[in-house]
Amino acid sequence: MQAVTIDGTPMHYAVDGPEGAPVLVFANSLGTDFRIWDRVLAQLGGRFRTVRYDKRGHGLSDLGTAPFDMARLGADLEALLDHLGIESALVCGLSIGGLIAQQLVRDNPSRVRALVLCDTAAKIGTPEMWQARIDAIAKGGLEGLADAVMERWFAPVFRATRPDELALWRNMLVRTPAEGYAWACAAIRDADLTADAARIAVPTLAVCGADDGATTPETVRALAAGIPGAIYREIPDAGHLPCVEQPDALVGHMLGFFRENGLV
Ligand SMILES: O=C(O)CC1=CCC(=O)O1
Repeated sequence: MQAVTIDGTPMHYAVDGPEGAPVLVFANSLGTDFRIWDRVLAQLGGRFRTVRYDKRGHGLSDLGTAPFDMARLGADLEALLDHLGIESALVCGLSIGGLIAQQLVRDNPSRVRALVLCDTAAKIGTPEMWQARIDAIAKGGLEGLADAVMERWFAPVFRATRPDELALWRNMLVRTPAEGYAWACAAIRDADLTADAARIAVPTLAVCGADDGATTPETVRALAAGIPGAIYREIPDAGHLPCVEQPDALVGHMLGFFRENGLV
C-alpha cells in the first residue's frame, strides 16, 4: 500500500508499470475507489507508468478538513504529482475525476500533457439536484440512493448479465463514507468550469458510454465541442463507468488518441 499525506490528509494511491514509460494518471468518480481502473490497467499491458489514487473522503483516503471544493481536489492531484516527482502527465478523469482534471489543467496547465475526459462535463447537473442528493444522504445514507446510482453507472446489458459484479460495485458505493460522498457532491454542486473549457490547450479526448444516465452522450459531446480541437468517442453497451464495463473499448480509444497526437 502506498500512502502520502496531502494538506494534513492521509491519501491512498498506487503506482504501476515500468519506470520511464509515459505517465498516465487516473482520477476516479463519485462513490468509487481506484479499483474501477483495474481492468483498464490490464488492457494497457504495461505500456504506461500509471498512477491511481482515492480522492479525499473515498476509498482508503481520509476526508481531511471539510468542506472541500474542486480547487482543493485539483490541488490534491497536483500535490500527488509533486510527491511522485512527476512534472507532467497524461490525465484521465472520470465524472468528478474529469472535473478534477479540468481544474488541474486550468490552475496548472504545464502539469498536463493531454486529457481524457470520460463521462464528465464542465458543469455536472444542477445545484438543486446536488443539494437534493446531499439532503437525501443526510436522511437515508448511501443505501437509499444505491439502486438509482447503479442504473446510471451500468448499462442494461451489464445489469442483466453480471449480477454478482453489480452487487460488489454496489457494496463499494454504499461503503463509501457518507460524509466524503456528500462533500464531494457539494464540490460538484459548486463547480462550473464552462468558461475555462475554451482555454484548454492540450490534446483532449472526450469519451462517453452510450447508456450513461448521469452525464449523457449529449452532455459529453457538448463538452468536447467547447474544447478547442477535442475529439468525441462513444462506447456502446456502457453506462457511466466504461472503465468497468468496456475497458477494451475505452483503452482502444485512448491508445488511438495518444498515438495520433504523438504522445506515446
Ligand atoms: O452518481 C452519479 O450520478 C454519477 C456521478 C456523477 C458525478 C460523478 O462523479 O458520478
